[in-house]
Amino acid sequence: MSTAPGQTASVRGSQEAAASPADVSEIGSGASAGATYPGAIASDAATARLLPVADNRRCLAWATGYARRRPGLLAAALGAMVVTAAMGLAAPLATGEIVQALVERRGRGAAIGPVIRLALAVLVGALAARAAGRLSARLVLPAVAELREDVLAAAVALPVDVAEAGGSGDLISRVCNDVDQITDAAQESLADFTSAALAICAAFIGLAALDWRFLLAALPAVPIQLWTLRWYLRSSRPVYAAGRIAEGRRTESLLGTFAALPTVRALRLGPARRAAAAQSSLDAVSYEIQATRLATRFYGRLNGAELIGLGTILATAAVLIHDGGTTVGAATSAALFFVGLFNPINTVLGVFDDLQQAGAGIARLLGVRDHAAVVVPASGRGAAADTDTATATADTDADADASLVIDEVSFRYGPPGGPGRPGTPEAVSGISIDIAPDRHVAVVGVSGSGKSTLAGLAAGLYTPGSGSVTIGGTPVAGRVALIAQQPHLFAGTVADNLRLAAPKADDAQISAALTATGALPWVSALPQGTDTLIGAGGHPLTGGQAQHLALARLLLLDPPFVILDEATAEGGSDAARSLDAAARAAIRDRGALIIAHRLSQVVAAAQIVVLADGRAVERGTHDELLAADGHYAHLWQAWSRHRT
Ligand SMILES: Nc1ncnc2c1ncn2[C@@H]1O[C@H](COP(=O)(O)OP(=O)(O)OP(=O)(O)O)[C@@H](O)[C@H]1O
Repeated sequence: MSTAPGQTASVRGSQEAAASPADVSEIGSGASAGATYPGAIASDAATARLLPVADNRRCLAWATGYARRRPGLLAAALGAMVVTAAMGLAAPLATGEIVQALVERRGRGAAIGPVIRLALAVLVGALAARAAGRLSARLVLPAVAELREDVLAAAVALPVDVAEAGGSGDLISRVCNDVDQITDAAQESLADFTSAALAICAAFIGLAALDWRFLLAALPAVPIQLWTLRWYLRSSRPVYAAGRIAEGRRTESLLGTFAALPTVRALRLGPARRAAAAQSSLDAVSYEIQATRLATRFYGRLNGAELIGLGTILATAAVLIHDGGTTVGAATSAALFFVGLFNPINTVLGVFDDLQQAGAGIARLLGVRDHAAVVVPASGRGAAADTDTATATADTDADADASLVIDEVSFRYGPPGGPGRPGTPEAVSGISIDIAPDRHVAVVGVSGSGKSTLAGLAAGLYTPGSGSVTIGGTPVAGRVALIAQQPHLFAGTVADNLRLAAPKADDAQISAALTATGALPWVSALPQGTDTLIGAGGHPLTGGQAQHLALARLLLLDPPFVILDEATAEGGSDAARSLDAAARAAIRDRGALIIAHRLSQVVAAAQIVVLADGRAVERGTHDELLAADGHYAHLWQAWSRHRT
């Protein structure tokens, strides 16, 4: 009897659903990775490092807020569904009338009226169903698109350590799997659910209208169905929740391998990575199998409920007909009403599962969006022009004269917002640097002294464990650009890559940026000049050329502050000189924190800060530090010897 309309038993569960009251806890505190805000929950200890998930109330508020903005569309979609459901009653009623006419031997003419009414109802019902589908798609799909764009903007704006708290797999699985699931549910399940729920109401009203005793006879099936649904939701939630997490781990394991292909090949890690991927796949599949088993039992129990309900209706009909309490035609309509309930009930219960999973997806997406609203200041959200890793937006009037202030900043690698992994020493400890606009401060130190970590903190990529990084008193996120050691080039043309920083830049501005950084000669020599495809699968570029483009991109972005993290460390001597000149052009007239291996780059800095073991152990100008004959003087002597 029962089938599973649109039902798949894939495991896509909900972290939110898995959270029991005991393990629901608000995340951290403060305007950092561990910010607390209403509606945020962490699911359990195992997922404590994943991004937060919004609670049910927050999801409901989002959905009702969205629906309120489109009252006309909502009313029209619901109206079309009500008409569809009402027209669904026509077939059982017409069949009952025809049967009754046959029983009473009223002749063929008696069937003409019911047949015409049935044909009209089918036509109107089909038109209404079509309108309901289109209207609900127009209502719901833009909401999903809006949410996906918000989450993407939030993910780009979040500090890297926060966004990747649970590995990039968590974020990717939210933006891809969860969005797919919500889109599927929005396209089909939501409209199916609402139409089926209305059809059920219409059928019960029809049963009551025929004879209240038919309604009573249908009721014994209801508690069994409700109990079955309750059992299924309780049993399936933890399986779905664990399955969703296992899927995230599988994605993480595959992505980790692809991202580190050179290392995997160099160290022959292939078999180990394959084993790890196989294990994570096996985990995910085992949850899918469990979910399939549960779904099979679920539909089996529903079939039992329907058998009992139809049995009681037929028995009631037999008694009523025998006692003259009803006609054969009405009994036929009643039985058909009940049989007609099978599909809508199965649809409601079946797509309930899809909707539950879509709800979990919405909670996960809202979790990222809301988290960014707390962690990232408004200035850093939305506009996410990118250089290489960090983001920057144009200066505001309020910030025009403000310094970039790094105040007593400490950082330890580990879970964001947390105290760091036990036993992990601080990578950066109590460092303060004040960079006025137009001032250039250099940071030097031996390998592992904390320079890159400081660069990430100054750019707002990492969240300080203590202390703060601010411009004009507000967090820096979105206002400082970072040229990282290995600039990323996106698949696209040279011009596409540059326009990421300034989408409206014309050809003249692109050429000017390339000229200023000295990249124009070699870009012009590329097969199609600025239209040459670069990045993955495109024309290969050297590390120095990639840095040239990163510096040109910086010029187009024109941020108030820039962090150069060994941006010109690559390249041979001629290339190095050319990149030094490009870097000087890029930081002219803006505040800069320069992290460089070649000390020739830092001689002209207004201040040089020397790091050792994550602490600032010396600071001053080049001449002052040479005269002090300390760490810097020794670094300088070693570097000068190496250079000659
Ligand atoms: N992702 C990470 N997880 C854990 N520890 C890290 C991580 N990145 C850096 N560290 C540690 O933090 C400390 C500072 O590293 P950092 O890369 O900031 O130094 P650095 O001066 O930039 O070194 P280099 O010049 O070699 O790039 C080192 O002890 C390093 O091992």
